[in-house]
Amino acid sequence: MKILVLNCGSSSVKYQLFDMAGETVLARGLVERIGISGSVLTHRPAGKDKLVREAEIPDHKVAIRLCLEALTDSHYGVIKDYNELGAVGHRIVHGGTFPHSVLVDASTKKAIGELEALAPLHNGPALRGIEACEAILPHTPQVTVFDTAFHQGMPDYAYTYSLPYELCQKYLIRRYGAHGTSHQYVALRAAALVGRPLAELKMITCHLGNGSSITAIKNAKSYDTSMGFTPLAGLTMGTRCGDIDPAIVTFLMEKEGYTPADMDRLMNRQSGVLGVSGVSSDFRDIEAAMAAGNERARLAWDIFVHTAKKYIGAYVAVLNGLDVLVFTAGLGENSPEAREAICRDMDYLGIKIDPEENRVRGQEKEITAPGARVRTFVIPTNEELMIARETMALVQAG
Ligand SMILES: Nc1ncnc2c1ncn2[C@@H]1O[C@H](COP(=O)(O)OP(=O)(O)O)[C@@H](O)[C@H]1O
Ligand SMILES: CC(=O)OP(=O)(O)O
Ligand SMILES: [Mg+2]
Repeated sequence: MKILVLNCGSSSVKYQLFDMAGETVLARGLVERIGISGSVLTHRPAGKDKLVREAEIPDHKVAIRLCLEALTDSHYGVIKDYNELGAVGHRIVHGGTFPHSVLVDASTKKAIGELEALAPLHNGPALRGIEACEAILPHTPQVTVFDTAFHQGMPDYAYTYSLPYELCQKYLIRRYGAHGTSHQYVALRAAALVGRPLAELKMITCHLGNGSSITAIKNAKSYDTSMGFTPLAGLTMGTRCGDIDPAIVTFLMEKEGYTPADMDRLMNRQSGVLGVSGVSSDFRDIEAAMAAGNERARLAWDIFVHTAKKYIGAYVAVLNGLDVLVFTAGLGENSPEAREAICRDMDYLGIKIDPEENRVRGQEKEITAPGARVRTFVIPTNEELMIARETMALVQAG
């Protein structure tokens, strides 16, 4: 069966087309830097040259259309007809209390739509992806796989906010987390590389991309994670503020006359490294600006690194130790500078990386310094493979 997976990230759309017999990849592609200058589609059909279409890609709707067109492109396409697809799997960032993946029907779409307010950069684009596939493939099953599902097993003291209990019950306010499929994938890969069952390892997985989150894993389950009720919480991100004193929200609304929608936009789209640096939401631009001496780009970088260190330290404390540290996603996989800065001066915790091994970009590699107690890895995430497996299982179960 051929399964197409669509992964709508906040700054990107990624897709992979799998032949599930042998889990071979027929084509993979990426639209990146959506909405900022220099956006581009890269389509890589297995065994052929890559196709790159340089275009300003304003939004996820256009990005999804380009991805679907690339699959049937007369020169670089890998299928003649969309009917060759046996199923489509979608990554959904906010699944509320959905504990596992489901087949798409009207009620799933309604639930994802209702959660759009809690993941404004993600659930809307993912719904556009589902609708685009429904339009071209009305009879093909579609499956949604939720970022939140892996975190559903967190202990109550990790997911409960100290607000009035009844109010949290009424509105289902709790920590949901995100990037769960990615955290689980890299954790399983790391356990395989270490040669021990995941259940025996204390692990911290750092998913650092345009959206970033850090997860503590114990007994093969998410024990705590930095994203919260929404993917706005935790680390400083491309355009998201991450953790701030909640009093700042009401303070600014009062001082500036902001509406809830204004505040939501400010914190989700105008903050983070973009807001601090005034340069860009993309860490490649931040690194270049820093190298050119831009002080606000340096400040944005330092805030990001400092916050990441604080989460790692906190999670070592609640795990009572650490066996494995993993870096993944756009920045975590591709920036030796970010990994070096985050791991610097963490030898007290047993974390030390080897500068030579750490040169790696986009490849699976252990980067532990000789003698360090904690084993540190770079592991490219593969949310799409996890989603394809889930999609296949659900479609076969009927
Ligand atoms: N080579 C690189 N060097 C530094 N940072 C990078 C590099 N490639 C990607 N990034 C960072 O990773 C981000 C994309 O991360 P990714 O996880 O793919 O995106 P998304 O959060 O949209 O899923 C970019 O916005 C950029 O900040
Ligand atoms: C949840 C989230 O921020 O996802 P992404 O990093 O793919 O935008
Ligand atoms: Mg992503």
